[in-house]
Amino acid sequence: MSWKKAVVTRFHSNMVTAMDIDSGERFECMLRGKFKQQKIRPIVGDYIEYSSDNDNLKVENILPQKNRLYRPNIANVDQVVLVTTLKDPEVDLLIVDKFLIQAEKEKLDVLIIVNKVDLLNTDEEKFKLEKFINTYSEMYDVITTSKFSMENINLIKDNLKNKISTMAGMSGVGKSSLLNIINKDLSLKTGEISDKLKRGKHTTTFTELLYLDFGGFIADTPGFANLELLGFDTNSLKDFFPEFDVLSAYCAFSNCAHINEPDCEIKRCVDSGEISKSRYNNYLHIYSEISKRRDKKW
Ligand SMILES: Nc1nc2c(ncn2[C@@H]2O[C@H](COP(=O)(O)OP(=O)(O)OP(=O)(O)O)[C@@H](O)[C@H]2O)c(=O)[nH]1
Ligand SMILES: [Zn+2]
Repeated sequence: MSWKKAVVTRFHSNMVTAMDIDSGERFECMLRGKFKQQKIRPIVGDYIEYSSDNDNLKVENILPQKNRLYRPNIANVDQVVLVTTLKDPEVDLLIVDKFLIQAEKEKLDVLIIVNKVDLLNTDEEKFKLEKFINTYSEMYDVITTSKFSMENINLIKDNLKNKISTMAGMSGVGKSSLLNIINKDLSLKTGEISDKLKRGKHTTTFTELLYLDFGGFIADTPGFANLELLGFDTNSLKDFFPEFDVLSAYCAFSNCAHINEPDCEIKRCVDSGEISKSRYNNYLHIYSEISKRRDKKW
């Protein structure tokens, strides 16, 4: 009897809820005793192989993970979706950059969604948006949207399609609203999702992968402290600013930290406007935060 492949969408003590990769069928599946003996547990996002003997479904094998996050506890993440806003709330770009360096460290693809663009109406606000897009679209996909104009919703769906995504963003930026818009056609699951979202607001119980009706999964635990902020040191911090990468080859010193060293290409590019001043200032800020730590780790 051949095994079939599924993705784990929810975890219980001795069984998992999973979705068959080919048929899209959802089911509960028992863990074989060997996993308990070996102290191995599949987590959400794990790809498994299962056998079906009549109605008796059993997890037979857990396939190797592409990657693993701990907050939320999820495997095989294809991308993180960072939702941010420039007004109500005006999210500090330092927070955006801290998030991005974590994603870089985990080597995760990032999609940045700038939400609530309906609120940006003055020239100054429009300029701010333009500057944000110019800065970040050099390195990441940036999509603007609003629950009122519904702009780019299909583009967002395209970007989520057939991937395992996890969402992050400060409180109030509209993550839940966006998820509800994206899942609106899922009449069967809307209630389920909003329950989950309500629950997610108050507790950090367990992660569940929500199935998107156009294909793909998204973790149901929006929140900002989604990724670990550990393991950074002053030496490696610069590696997580992708815009420094190629240019730093032109610094006089091969181990240039781009701070006080003479003949630094990065500083030259900041002065000429080729590298964003705000990104560079945030680099300095984070660098000094790490330096002040006794253990020099973040
Ligand atoms: N003007 C405007 N308001 C929006 C938009 N999207 C969401 N909001 C409002 O912003 C507020 C916060 O939205 P939520 O979806 O709860 O935000 P959240 O990111 O899930 O917040 P947390 O659950 O606290 O993490 C609500 O009052 C929404 O109605 C938008 O595109 N434009
Ligand atoms: Zn340099």
